Formats: sequence, structure tokens, C-alpha cells
Amino acid sequence: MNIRWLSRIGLLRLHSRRICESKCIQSFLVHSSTAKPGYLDYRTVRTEGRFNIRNSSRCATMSLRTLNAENAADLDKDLMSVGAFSLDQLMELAGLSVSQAVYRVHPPEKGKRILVAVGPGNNGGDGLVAARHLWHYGYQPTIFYPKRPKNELYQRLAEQLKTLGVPFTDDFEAALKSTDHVVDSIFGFSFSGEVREPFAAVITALENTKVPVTAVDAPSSWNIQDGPPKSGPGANFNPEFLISLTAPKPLVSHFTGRHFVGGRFLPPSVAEKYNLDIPVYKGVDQIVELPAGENVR
Ligand SMILES: NC(=O)C1=CN([C@@H]2O[C@H](COP(=O)(O)OP(=O)(O)OC[C@H]3O[C@@H](n4cnc5c(N)ncnc54)[C@H](OP(=O)(O)O)[C@@H]3O)[C@@H](O)[C@H]2O)[C@H](O)CC1
Ligand SMILES: [K+]
Repeated sequence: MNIRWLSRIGLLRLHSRRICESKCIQSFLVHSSTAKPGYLDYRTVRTEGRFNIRNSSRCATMSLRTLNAENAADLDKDLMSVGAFSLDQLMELAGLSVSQAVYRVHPPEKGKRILVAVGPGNNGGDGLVAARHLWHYGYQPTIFYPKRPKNELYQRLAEQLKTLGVPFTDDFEAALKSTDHVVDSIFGFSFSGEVREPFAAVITALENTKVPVTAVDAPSSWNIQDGPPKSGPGANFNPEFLISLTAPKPLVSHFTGRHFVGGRFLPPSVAEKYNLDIPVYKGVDQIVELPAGENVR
């Protein structure tokens, strides 16, 4: 190939990148002029997403509105009533998002051993679902699940993992010494107060480990509104990665690691009711990474 052709290809690439950037700006202008202030018009997002399949991370620089704990619980109820979802479905999609975030930040080449710390509520359920998907991607998950409610859904999720031969451990600290990555699915938006045992010791171990941690919906022990506790377990817990489900919670203003949003099931009508933005997901992705520093408002 001669030099003239090479320079033509270079010019073409530059030109298509400029087109893409200008589409982003165009979409943003449409958004600012026609939508309610701060509300991302869903049709605009769809258009933006289509124009920018190869460049969507650049274009996904809109900041997302946060969802407080009370509204997060109400939104869940709406999804299951007017939205007609079952909890199993929401949890499956939430857990699938978590598994994709883990794959993104910690592909199997970095080490296949994943320790999943599972709490007693739905945040824990997301972790169990994620562990199953991770197993199917070729990872070797281990489950720490010290408090298991007699709830049929959680029991089935645990049984599905046992059928795959996924091990359960009672010794979190020992398991932490032989893992490559941790999924923190202990507490989500229903956490409040100070961490009670048996989880206080687990949070302290997570604070002190050098193993990278992906937190599901919230770093466990953090107040959903105010972030890390001032003292006690969790005061120094700063996971490397966070995946917010449906929408970031206010605590993310204290989070400094890589931040993803997942839960690609939010109907525009529900997003509008809670004044939320639907992020620009790319292709079939269940997650979108938000750029540091400008990701929430
Ligand atoms: N729409 C979505 O995005 C969906 C998200 N999902 C996930 O669900 C969680 C919220 O789940 P929820 O069951 O409401 O609550 P949590 O899992 O956050 O926690 C509940 C349990 O935590 C215990 N708890 C609370 N505070 C403490 C504390 N200080 N110390 C110890 N334990 C605590 C609480 O125990 P109790 O004894 O008080 O009952 C609960 O057992 C959300 O964050 C997402 O991850 C859904 O999967 C799907 C839809
Ligand atoms: K968590």
C-alpha cells in the first residue's frame, strides 16, 4: 500500500471520529433544549447510542441522577407492580450486570478465583446470580454465605451453585488469602446503622486486604446517603470497583474507583417518575462505565 493510500485511510478515520463527536454534541444539545432540565430524553439516548456504537464511552459522559434509599425501595416495588417484573427476573438481570462488570475489570487471565461475599438480602441474591454467570464464563467462584434466610428464591440460587459444584466456605479470612478478586454483595440500599456481626469482621477483612474488590450497588457498611462510616468497620473500606444497579446512590460522591451502572431493565416511564436518567448502554452490554469525576449529580 503506498503512502497516499495510508494517508487517505488516516484522514477517513479522523473524519469519522469527528462525525461521531459532532453527533454526540448534537444529541447533547437536543437533550438540553427539549428535555426537562437535567432529564435525559430517552429517544435522544437511543439515537445517540445508535450513532456511537464504536465510540459510546466517549459519548456516555452525561452525568446520572442519584436515587436515595427510600426511592430505591419504592422503585423496586413499582418495577414489580406496574412494571410487571418478578423479583427473580430483576435479580437475574442485576446479577448478570455484576458478572459483566467483574469480567470487564478482572478478565479470567488475571486469575480465575473469585470470592463472593453474600449478605442476607437481595444484594446477596445478586451476588449468587453473578457467581453462577461467572462460573459459566470459566471462573472458579467460592461463596461465603454466613446468614441464609429461609427464602425459596435464595435457596434455589444457592442450590443452582451447588449443582455446578461451586464450593461454599465458612472461613472468610482463609478464603481471602487464596482468591484473585472479591465480589462484595453483602449489603445494598437497605443497609443502615452500624455493621452487626457476623459481618463486622468480614468488612474489617475487606478493609485490610490487597485483593481487588467489586462492590455491588454500594460498598457494604457505607451509609447509602452519606458514604463511609466515620469510625468502626468500613471507615477505611474503599473498593476498587462499584456497580450501581438501576441508578447510582448518593454515596457515590465519596467513591473514587471505577464506577459502572447496570440493571438494564428500567422502563422510561419508571425512570421519569423517579427523575432518573437511563444510561447509554452499548450493543448488548448490561453495564456502562461512567467516567470518573463527572458521573453523578
Ligand atoms: N432495582 C434494582 O436495582 C434491584 C436491585 N436489587 C438488589 O437488592 C438490593 C436491596 O436488597 P434488600 O433486600 O432490600 O436489602 P439489602 O440486601 O441491601 O440488605 C438487607 C439485609 O441487610 C441486613 N442489614 C441491614 N443493616 C444491617 C446492619 N447494620 N448490620 C447487619 N445487617 C444489616 C438486614 O438484616 P435485618 O436483620 O435488619 O433484617 C437485611 O437482611 C439492592 O441494593 C440491589 O443489590 C434486586 O436484586 C433487584 C432489583
Ligand atoms: K454491596
